[in-house]
Amino acid sequence: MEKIIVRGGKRLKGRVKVHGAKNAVLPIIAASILASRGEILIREVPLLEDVKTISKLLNSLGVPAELGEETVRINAEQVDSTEAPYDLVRKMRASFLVMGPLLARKKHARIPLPGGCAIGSRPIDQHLKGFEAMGAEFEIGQGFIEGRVPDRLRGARIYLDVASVGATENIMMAAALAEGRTIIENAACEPEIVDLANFINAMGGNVRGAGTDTIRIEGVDILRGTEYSVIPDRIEAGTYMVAAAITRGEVFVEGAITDHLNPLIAKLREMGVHVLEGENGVHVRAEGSLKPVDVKTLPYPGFPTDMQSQMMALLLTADGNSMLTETVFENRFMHVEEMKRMGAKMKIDGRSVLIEGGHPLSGAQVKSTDLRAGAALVLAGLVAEGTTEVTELRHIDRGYVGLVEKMKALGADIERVTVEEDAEKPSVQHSYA
Ligand SMILES: CC(=O)N[C@H]1[C@@H](OP(=O)(O)OP(=O)(O)OC[C@H]2O[C@@H](n3ccc(=O)[nH]c3=O)[C@H](O)[C@@H]2O)O[C@H](CO)[C@@H](O)[C@@H]1O
Ligand SMILES: C=C(OP(=O)(O)O)C(=O)O
Repeated sequence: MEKIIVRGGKRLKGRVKVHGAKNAVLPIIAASILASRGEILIREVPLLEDVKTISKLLNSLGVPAELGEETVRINAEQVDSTEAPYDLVRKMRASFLVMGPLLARKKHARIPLPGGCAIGSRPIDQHLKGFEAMGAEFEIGQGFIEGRVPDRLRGARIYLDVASVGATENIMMAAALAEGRTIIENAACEPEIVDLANFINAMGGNVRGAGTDTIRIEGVDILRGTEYSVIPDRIEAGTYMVAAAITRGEVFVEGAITDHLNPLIAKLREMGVHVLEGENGVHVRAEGSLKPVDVKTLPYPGFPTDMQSQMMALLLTADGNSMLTETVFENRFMHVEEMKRMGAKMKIDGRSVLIEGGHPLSGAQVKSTDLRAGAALVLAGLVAEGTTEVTELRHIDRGYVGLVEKMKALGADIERVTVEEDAEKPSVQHSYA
């Protein structure tokens, strides 16, 4: 079993560089299936477990996707299979993003139903509604969803009932090769949607309006290989910004695009954290007591749900009570019980948590319940008295490259160890680049 061991009490100081965005690179790799001519080279690729999974998924479709040092090289001139293996899809919900590209390119896809996960039921009805409006037909059985396009996908006007990131991406990818114009209304506006649109356009597509709630896509007959660099990960950046604030430290987060981080920056400033927006990153400094604030997660440009648990850890160190409300996912408070094991005083009331700040945290054995929860427990461990041991690291590995190494370089007392289930002493194992 692997664990992250953190001994709290160090003030983080220094500079940390952000990797490419997980939530941008996953749809971009899926969209590569659309390019029937030439090769694709994607740069600034974070070598995360999720990236390995989606690359394997492409390989299983007969599309070579070769990982290099922060790159992926993909050749989708041939797509041999339209069936996604269960073993890969169950690891990662973003696997469902191959549905749109396969329907557009091959008029058929058979994908295991992604199912629920630790943060909620996560339905796919909005994806399907969009594909159906474009002429696809679906059958569900034996845990699979099978889509067929009798002729060619046709452009359509699609209003999303919820501004779903995945549905917007999936429909955008399908529409890129459809006949005619597709208009997505109430589209998600996340920076990762803009990055995907830019990538589709770099392949020769015609997507306009990404980043607003109305996206127009003129379908084209063919998309071609290209070179493309992925945007920096705003959630990884935010996690290190919180690491600086929670330890009352001083950190320059290199590569962070501050425009993508406005809601977090606003909340940190409201708490009394000094945030200085620079050209190539953001400088964060905190000292002494911080004010409590209320936070509500919302689709972009609101406060990101993927920063909710990290913010919760920070609010535990504020001087007074804060209210944190989760509106994006129905069940994203699994980390609350783990944090309580560390002495956190919190009370869940429906979709909100009342956080009593200012009580000292103490080290404990805790487990990651999803990837951001895992990061949040590490953050809590940085300020807890004594030693915190975080397990279930597979979650953290889905979304953070070198979390331990980066924190250590900033001065944290942290290590990743492998322990035999019944061994008395852990042996230190250096992980991940
Ligand atoms: C790989 C990736 O990019 N993951 C991100 C993406 O997930 P993902 O794309 O799965 O998230 P969505 O934006 O689709 O989900 C938002 C809400 O919409 C609901 N919904 C979604 C689709 C649908 O067909 N029907 C429906 O009701 C979901 O249950 C959820 O309550 O956006 C989330 C919200 O910012 C982030 O937390 C995830 O990190
Ligand atoms: C919830 C997340 O990712 P996913 O949608 O891939 O589960 C996340 O990145 O925090």
